[in-house]
Amino acid sequence: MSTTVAAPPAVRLESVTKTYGKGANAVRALRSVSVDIPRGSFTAVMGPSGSGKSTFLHCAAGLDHPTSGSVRLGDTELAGMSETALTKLRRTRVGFVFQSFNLVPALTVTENVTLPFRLAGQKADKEWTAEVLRRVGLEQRAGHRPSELSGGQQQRVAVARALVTRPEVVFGDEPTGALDTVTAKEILNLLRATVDAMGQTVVMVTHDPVAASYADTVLFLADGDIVEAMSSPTADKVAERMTHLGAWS
Ligand SMILES: Nc1ncnc2c1ncn2[C@@H]1O[C@H](COP(=O)(O)OP(=O)(O)OP(=O)(O)O)[C@@H](O)[C@H]1O
Repeated sequence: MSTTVAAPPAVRLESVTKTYGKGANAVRALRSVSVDIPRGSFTAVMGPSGSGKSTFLHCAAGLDHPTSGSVRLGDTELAGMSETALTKLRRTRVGFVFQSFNLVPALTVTENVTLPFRLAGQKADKEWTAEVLRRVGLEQRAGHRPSELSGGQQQRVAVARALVTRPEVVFGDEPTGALDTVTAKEILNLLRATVDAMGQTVVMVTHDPVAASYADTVLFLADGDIVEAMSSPTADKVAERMTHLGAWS
């Protein structure tokens, strides 16, 4: 008789707390957060200002150490890892897309996209790089510099750079925060397509209920706790939940 062992979730947080500062000045940014992020899913993280969204993302992505609890990327426990090991893990196993694109102005699109390989001292796979550029719709722009591209195109470069290492999870910190509505939708459709067509796992912090509606699940944070996981979100349902959390009062 064979037994199948279920694959672990892409990310698992168990009883994660994060406290900034000490004594009377201590701020409990995460209180006791436990959640599984399934592989091949698109998760949005929402909540009022100061509810712990960035802290959650940073702990889940290995950018910051939790005060207590366990964070696993696949089978790998991040808590207690050395800074060097975390840096390597961030370069090879996760991808990031930030609000501010974070491209290197002097480098071409291709050079920006393949930067993670160069930083790791590895050769980029040319065919895969071309394929990723094609998927984000930039195959005609490979030799251009960021200043020659629109904001939406620059964010596509950032998405391509996040995907090129075939990461287990792509983390987005307000990836559409600097874009107009139409361009934001293009980027959200692109992220959605990476989940649907490539089986990518995406976790994105956003303030925008429309952006959150592209996700499979929206996690709502309030005062450092996950207070709801909403599946099949719509912009209206998300906005209503945010209003109940006092986000826009
Ligand atoms: N480095 C820090 N030192 C002290 N307190 C911090 C630090 N970073 C965050 N905090 C506090 O932790 C809490 C959660 O912050 P966090 O940035 O995670 O919230 P957020 O939901 O992302 O907020 P926003 O939507 O405003 O970006 C807040 O009370 C914040 O002031």
